[in-house]
Amino acid sequence: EPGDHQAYMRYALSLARKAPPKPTNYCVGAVLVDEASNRIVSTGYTMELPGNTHAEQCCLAKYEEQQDIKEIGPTDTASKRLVLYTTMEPCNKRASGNLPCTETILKSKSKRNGGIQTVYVGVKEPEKFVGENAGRAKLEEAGIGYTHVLGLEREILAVATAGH
Ligand SMILES: Nc1nc(=O)c(N)c(NC[C@H](O)[C@H](O)[C@H](O)COP(=O)(O)O)[nH]1
Ligand SMILES: [Zn+2]
Repeated sequence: EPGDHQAYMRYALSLARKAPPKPTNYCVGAVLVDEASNRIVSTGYTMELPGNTHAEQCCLAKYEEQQDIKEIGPTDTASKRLVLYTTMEPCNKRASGNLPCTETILKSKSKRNGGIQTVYVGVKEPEKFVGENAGRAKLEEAGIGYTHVLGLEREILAVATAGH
């Protein structure tokens, strides 16, 4: 339901506002949702975790940490359908040389619950740092959906480029 997508993307944007503006990256927010239960299972924003970290990277690292800690109980057997909302599309190349989030998302396919099924993005990455972001094709080739959630582009870019 488009309304839900916008609501989750708007929440991701509220997280992006917490990122410390920097001239060398974008301020992004990410929300991991279990579509089977319509619950938020993790969140992240740029630089939330120590180091030069991306929103999606933080969101997924926190989720993995949570999964490793949680006792495997009856609730864990319920099948999840994980989807990732991110205000800017996952990076496919980073000027720092760090692991791109597209790779991290692809690796999630081999994890419990079959990893991330769909990525919902607010905007494509501008070509300022690394040229055109070609991550969409890689995600779709791996069977991961890529859906652009319309309507928040102007606000998302204003927050993303706050440090520029
Ligand atoms: N989707 C996304 N989430 C983020 O949290 C973030 N900061 C970017 N930014 C993409 C941009 O291409 C990289 O920030 C630069 O290429 C510099 O790379 P580093 O961030 O220093 O590794 N993109
Ligand atoms: Zn990234």
